[in-house]
Amino acid sequence: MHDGSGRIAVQNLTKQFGAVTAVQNLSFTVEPGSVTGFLGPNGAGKTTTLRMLLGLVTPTSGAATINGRPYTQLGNPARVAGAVLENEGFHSARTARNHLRVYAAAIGVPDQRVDELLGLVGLTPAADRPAGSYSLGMRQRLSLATALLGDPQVLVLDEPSNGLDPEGIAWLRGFLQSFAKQGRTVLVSSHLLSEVEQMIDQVVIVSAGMTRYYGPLEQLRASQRSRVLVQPADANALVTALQEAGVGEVQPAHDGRVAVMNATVQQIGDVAAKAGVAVYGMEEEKADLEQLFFQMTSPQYAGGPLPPGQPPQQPPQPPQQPPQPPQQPPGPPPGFPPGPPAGQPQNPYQAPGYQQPGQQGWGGGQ
Ligand SMILES: Nc1ncnc2c1ncn2[C@@H]1O[C@H](COP(=O)(O)OP(=O)(O)OP(=O)(O)O)[C@@H](O)[C@H]1O
Repeated sequence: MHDGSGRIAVQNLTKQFGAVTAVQNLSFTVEPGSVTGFLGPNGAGKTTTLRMLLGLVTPTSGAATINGRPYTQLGNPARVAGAVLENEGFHSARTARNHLRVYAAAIGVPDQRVDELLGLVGLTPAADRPAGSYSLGMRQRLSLATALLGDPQVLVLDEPSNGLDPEGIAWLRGFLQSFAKQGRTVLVSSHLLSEVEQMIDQVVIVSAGMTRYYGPLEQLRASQRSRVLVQPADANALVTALQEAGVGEVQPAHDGRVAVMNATVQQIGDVAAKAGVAVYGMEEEKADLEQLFFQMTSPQYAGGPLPPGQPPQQPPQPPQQPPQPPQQPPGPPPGFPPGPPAGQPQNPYQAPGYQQPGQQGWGGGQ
C-alpha cells in the first residue's frame, strides 16, 4: 500500500533516449499543501519527468514516486493522482459528457460526479458538443475534469496554461490554490515562469535535464538583489565615503553613474550628505525574476556553473550531486550587466581610464 502522504519524490532520476539524455540525475520533492512549479525551457526534460512519474516512461535509473510508491503500484491510481498531459487525445466525435462518463465508469465513479466537474471547469453549456469541436482551452478544461474524476490527492499538470485565455488562467490559479489549501499536492510544469508565477509557491527549475534551483519562490524573489544608481557631483568622493562608512558594494555603471548594491537610497543619501557630496539623482533598479529565470536556464549554464548566488536548493532526502558553484568571485547578481574584472582597484572610480561625469564618453551632452 502507499503511505497516503501526498508527497511526490523524484530521486536521482535519469532518462536516456539513445544518445539523448532527456533527464539527468534529477531530485526534488513536492509536499502536500503547496503548488509547485516545474519550470524549464523547451526540451529541458519536464514532460519526460512527468511521464516517468506517471508510469508512462521507464526511468533509465533513479525513481519517481507518489505516496512512496511508483505510480504503477498505487492500486487505484486515479483515486490518488490525476494528471493532465500535453497532446491528450479525445475521441473527436464523443461529447465531453460522454467522454467523462466513460472514464468515470472505468474507475467506478457515479455520473453525478461528471455533472459536478462539467460545472466546475465551466463546460456545462458545451457538454453535449463533440470534443473535436473544442478549442485548445476547452480541451484543457476537459482534461482537467478528467483528471479530477477520482477526486485525487495529487494533481500533475503539464503546461496547463497552454490555450487558456487570461480569464481561464485566473480561474485555474484560484482552483489550484484552493485545491492545495485542502492539503493536496499540485505539480504544474511550464516553460514560462510568468505564466505560473502567480499560482505557485515552490519552484523546481530545470535546464538540460538537471536541477538549477529548487526551493520556495519567495526565496528566489528575495535573492533578487536591487541596486541604486547614483549620479553624484564627485563619484570618487562618494565611493570613498561609502567605503569608509562600510555602506553597500560599489560598481561603476555603464553610463558612469555609481551603482551601489546592498544599500538603501536613504543610507546612500545620508553618507553623501555627511561627506558633503552633492547628489543629483538616485534610481533604484530591481533585477527581473523572468530575466533571472532565463539566465538560470540558458544554454551557457548547461553542464556548467550556476549563476552567482543561486545554488540549487537540495531536497532533504535523498541528497543529489549539486552542480558546482562558480570558482570565481561572484559578479553582479543575475539580471544586471557584468561588473569590473577581478583584481580591480578597491575604489573602481580611481581605476585607470575611469572618467568622471561630464568627461568624454559620459553622455552629458558630449
Ligand atoms: N521518445 C523520445 N525519444 C527520443 N528523444 C526524446 C523522446 N522524448 C523526449 N525526447 C528528448 O528529450 C529531451 C527532453 O524532452 P521533454 O519533452 O521531456 O522536454 P520538455 O521540457 O517537456 O520540453 P517542452 O517544454 O518542449 O515540452 C528533448 O531533447 C527531447 O527531444
